[in-house]
Amino acid sequence: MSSLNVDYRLYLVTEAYHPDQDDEYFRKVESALRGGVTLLQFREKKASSKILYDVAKRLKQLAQQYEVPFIVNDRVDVALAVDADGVHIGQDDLPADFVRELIGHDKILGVSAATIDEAVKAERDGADYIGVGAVFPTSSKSDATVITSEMFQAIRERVDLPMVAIGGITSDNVKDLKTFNIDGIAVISAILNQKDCEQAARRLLEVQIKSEH
Ligand SMILES: Cc1ncc(COP(=O)(O)OP(=O)(O)O)c(N)n1
Ligand SMILES: Cc1nc(C(=O)O)sc1CCOP(=O)(O)O
Ligand SMILES: [Mg+2]
Repeated sequence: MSSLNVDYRLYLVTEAYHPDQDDEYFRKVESALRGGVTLLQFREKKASSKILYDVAKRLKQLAQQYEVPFIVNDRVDVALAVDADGVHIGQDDLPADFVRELIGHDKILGVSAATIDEAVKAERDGADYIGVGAVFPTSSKSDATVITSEMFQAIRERVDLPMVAIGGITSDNVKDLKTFNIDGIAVISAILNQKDCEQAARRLLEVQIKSEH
C-alpha cells in the first residue's frame, strides 16, 4: 500500500480517444478538472501503444496542472513509461500483487472487486483502494454486471480500504449510495457525455456533499 493521501470523492475515468477529435477530448477533461474532479484515470481500450503513450503524457500534464493524481487503467507499461501516479487493474488484468511489485510502494494501486473474496484479496495484495461495481446499469462497459446493494455492503464491512463506487452513477442516483459509506464515485458518462463537463463535475460533488447530511 502506498502512503499517499488521495481524495477519492470524484474520480473521472476517460473513454474513447479519437485522434480526429483530439481537441474536444482534452477540452472535456480539462473542463471536468476545473469543475473539481479529484482523481483522473486514463482508460482506453483500443488505441496503439504509441497513442496510449502520447495521450497519457498529455493527460498526466493536465492532471498535474490541477494537482490531481493521474492513474492509468490496465496498462502498467504505459503507467511506468509516463511516470503516472498509479495504476488501476481488474480481475482480468495482471495480478495485483505482481503489479504492486512492479510499481513500488510510492504509487497508487487500484483494484476492481465485485465480491468479498476479490476485495479481501485486493487488500492482501497491496491495493490502495478498490473500485466496486457496477452499482447501476451502464452502457459504458459492455461486460459490467450490476452487483446487489447487499454485496456492496458486505464488501464495505469486510475491507478497510477506501472504496470507490462505479457504474451508471449520475447526479440523480448518487444519493442512493449514501448509506454505503463510500469514499468516492467514479464516472465516465455523467461527466464526459454532458455538454458542460465543468458544471457536471461541480454538480456531482455538490450532490455528494448534500447527501452526506
Ligand atoms: C475506479 C475503477 N473501478 C473499476 C474499474 C473497472 O476495471 P476493470 O474491471 O479492469 O475493467 P476495465 O475498466 O479495464 O474495462 C475501473 N476501470 N476503474
Ligand atoms: C469502467 C467501468 N467499470 C465498471 C465496473 O463495474 O467495474 S462500470 C464502468 C463504466 C463506468 O462508466 P459510467 O460512469 O458511464 O457508467
Ligand atoms: Mg481492466
